[in-house]
Amino acid sequence: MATVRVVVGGAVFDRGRLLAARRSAPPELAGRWELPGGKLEPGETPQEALVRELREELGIEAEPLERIAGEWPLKPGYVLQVWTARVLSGEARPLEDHDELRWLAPGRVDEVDWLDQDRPAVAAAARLLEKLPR
Ligand SMILES: Nc1nc2c([nH]c(=O)n2[C@H]2C[C@H](O)[C@@H](COP(=O)(O)OP(=O)(O)OP(=O)(O)O)O2)c(=O)[nH]1
Repeated sequence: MATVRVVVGGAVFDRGRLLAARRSAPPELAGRWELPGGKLEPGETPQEALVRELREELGIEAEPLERIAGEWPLKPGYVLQVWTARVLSGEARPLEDHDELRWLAPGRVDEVDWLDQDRPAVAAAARLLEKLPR
């Protein structure tokens, strides 16, 4: 049986906003917006992978909070799982894989062109964002 690899994405919240990251590669995904994250490495839990990826890609320390229910197919052999996370320290910068970041306020989450495969998780994250105390 072929194994399916997990890509973990972070619905990163800070000060009542959701972080969107614009991919700079590969060409078929470049220019579209995603939840930052990446592939699990052997032996890692999704939460560990998310903490590592957010550190590498954005230069922030983050704490995973809860999983958004569901799993979404990506390219063949990969699925996307999403955790909410909060920023513990650092200011997010597009260090790797992205060329722009945007913090989206509740009600403005649709203002970027999300990757199609991210849209259900983003919709769920947007509903959580609406409920956060402000
Ligand atoms: N990180 C992330 N990747 C996504 C999302 N949606 C989506 O289709 N993808 C795709 C893009 C890539 O083909 C794959 C994740 O690869 P990546 O390049 O971000 O992961 P990585 O940092 O572990 O990459 P690598 O250089 O080690 O291969 O999943 C998403 O919301 N977040």
